[in-house]
Amino acid sequence: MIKRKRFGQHFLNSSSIAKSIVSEAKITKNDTVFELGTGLGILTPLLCEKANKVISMDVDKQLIEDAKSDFSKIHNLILKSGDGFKNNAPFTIFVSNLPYSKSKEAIEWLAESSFSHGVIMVQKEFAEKLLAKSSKKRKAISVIADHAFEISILSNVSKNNFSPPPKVDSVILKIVKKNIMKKDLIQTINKIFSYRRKTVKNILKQFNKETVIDKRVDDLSGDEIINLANQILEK
Ligand SMILES: C[S@@+](CC[C@H](N)C(=O)[O-])C[C@H]1O[C@@H](n2cnc3c(N)ncnc32)[C@H](O)[C@@H]1O
Repeated sequence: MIKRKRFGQHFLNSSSIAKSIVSEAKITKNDTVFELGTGLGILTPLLCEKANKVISMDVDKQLIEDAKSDFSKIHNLILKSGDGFKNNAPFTIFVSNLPYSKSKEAIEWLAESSFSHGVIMVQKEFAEKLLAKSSKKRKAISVIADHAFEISILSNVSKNNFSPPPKVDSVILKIVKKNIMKKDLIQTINKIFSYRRKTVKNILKQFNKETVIDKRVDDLSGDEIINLANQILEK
């Protein structure tokens, strides 16, 4: 039970939803798919049917042992136990029913990674945060996600499609890579949001830089925040 909570283990139990996730991922025989969170493997064999190669990782060793025995006849599947955010094998498509507590980490890791597109399942509230347009609701992760990806909502998924059911409903998103971001840019955007009540002038002062711009972070567009972060990072 502790493992379930810590690792966000709510397993999808709907094969029709699994099929639609795989179909929306538009996988071809030229693709290497990275699946973060093998779980009980509801998506894994479907991904293998479409892809050239699938790398599927789960932090829970036992789940990987079980998958190795269940899928021993699948030859284009590499199963690895460990932290998926430490994967450095290249991939073209990312597919994951994300462990909810790791959603922000996942988006930041994906923003740094090079790949074509992905399909991810996240908590509804997190999806709203990613897609937030109003400056009040916008967070650092909204700006990071908007800079790194084109994001679209594919469908809503009720919590009853998982075992055990989580407390909240989920959303399936398609993410198409726009920009690869450097770690220091991501860190600086997070830092800017920790000063969101300050003016740009005062934020830049913290980094020994100057400007005449008197706006607050909430009054800046996403692009202006990226420019501000780049200005802070300029040597
Ligand atoms: C929401 S479940 C989804 C499992 C499966 N793909 C499904 O759709 O039913 C998330 C899975 O991610 C795994 N997980 C959690 N943190 C992880 C990490 N850092 N790296 C790899 N897998 C992780 C959990 O053990 C769990 O199996």
